[in-house]
Amino acid sequence: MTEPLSSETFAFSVDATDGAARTGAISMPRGKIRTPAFMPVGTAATVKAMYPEQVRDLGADVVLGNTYHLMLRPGAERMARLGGLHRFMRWDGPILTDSGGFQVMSLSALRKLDEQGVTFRSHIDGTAHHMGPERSIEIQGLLGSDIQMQLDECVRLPAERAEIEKAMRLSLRWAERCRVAFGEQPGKAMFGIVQGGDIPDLRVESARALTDLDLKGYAIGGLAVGEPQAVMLAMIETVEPHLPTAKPRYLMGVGTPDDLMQSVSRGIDMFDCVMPTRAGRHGLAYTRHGRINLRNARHAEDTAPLDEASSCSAARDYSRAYLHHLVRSDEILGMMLLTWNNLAYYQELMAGMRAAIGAGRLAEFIGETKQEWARAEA
Ligand SMILES: CNc1nc2c(CCNC[C@]34C[C@H]5C[C@H](C[C@H](C5)C3)C4)c3nc(N)[nH]c(=O)c3cc2[nH]1
Repeated sequence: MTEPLSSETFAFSVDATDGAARTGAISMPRGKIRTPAFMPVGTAATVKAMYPEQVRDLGADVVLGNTYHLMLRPGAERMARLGGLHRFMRWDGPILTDSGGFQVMSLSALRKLDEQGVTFRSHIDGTAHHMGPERSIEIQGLLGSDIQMQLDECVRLPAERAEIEKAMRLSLRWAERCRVAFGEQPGKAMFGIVQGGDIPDLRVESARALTDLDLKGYAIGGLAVGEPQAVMLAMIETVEPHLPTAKPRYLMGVGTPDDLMQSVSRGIDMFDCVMPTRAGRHGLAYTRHGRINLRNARHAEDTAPLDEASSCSAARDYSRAYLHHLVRSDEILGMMLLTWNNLAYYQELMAGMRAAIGAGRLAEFIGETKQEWARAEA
């Protein structure tokens, strides 16, 4: 792989396809994002339990920042005075930020949502806040975000058609307001977010209306909110034909390794999920042999590492007995090693899919990967 070259503008190239799957890269001033890409989550300006150098070394090209948390602490204007999120957290690659709406609706107390935006009380100090589409884009700009998300309304499933339709249309109006607020920022991008719940005609209407706005990229939102995987995959299949092939597709909040493989097969290019980092902090390891719970007593005297063939030291150089001891003792190093292992595994999986798509053998790669998991589970 030649050193990723940066570029003055935001450019997405598809280098190979395999069915609906694509592999390529997004070129931005701060670097290249190889796709399909998994984006580690940096909640409060940190990928929890990781040094930024480690995150880079394990193959992540882009991380997620967190508008909701950072606007409350340390504050968007203060972050700008401190030189922006890249300098603050020492991450010099691209950063993608969500718009904050999803979080307000899931985290803060006393919140309401209307045409003008979301009104809520901070879960940190109870102060009242209001954020509309324009302010969300302004905050993401103050943070220094390279890929900014529109403010939207994500409805949890199951839900009535009327509620899903209302939220989808509001999100479309907010997409237009965000596009105006974002303006022209060469080298940066604002993505729209397709809504519409589990209702195909609403999904298609949302995708088409957003495509008409000619945005730099398109997220599929309103999924991974409690629906079965089959429903999530059906909605991807419904939306995909109505999104431009030359623009990146980002499936928000997804997912498990199987979710990633199934979604890449259906044309998704970018993912974010707290799963690998959160699971790592709870003693769960994702490996080529499947998922392993290191709390389980069966590991107490197992001198084998998680994966002797891994390029990651956390997977190759530490015994399961030691990891079991660290997890049982609630030792910080346990969280560090398992987070490191999990993010490395996710990046390994994405690199494997990128290569498989390039070789036209994604289906075989998925079959081999699932066979490995099954063998260990047995
Ligand atoms: C899990 N399922 C799911 N997530 C979703 C998210 C958040 C994506 N992750 C960003 C986020 C969210 C939290 C946790 C970390 C850091 C920061 C705060 C940004 C990732 C979503 N975000 C928006 N704007 N809209 C959605 O429809 C949506 C649907 C989701 N379905």
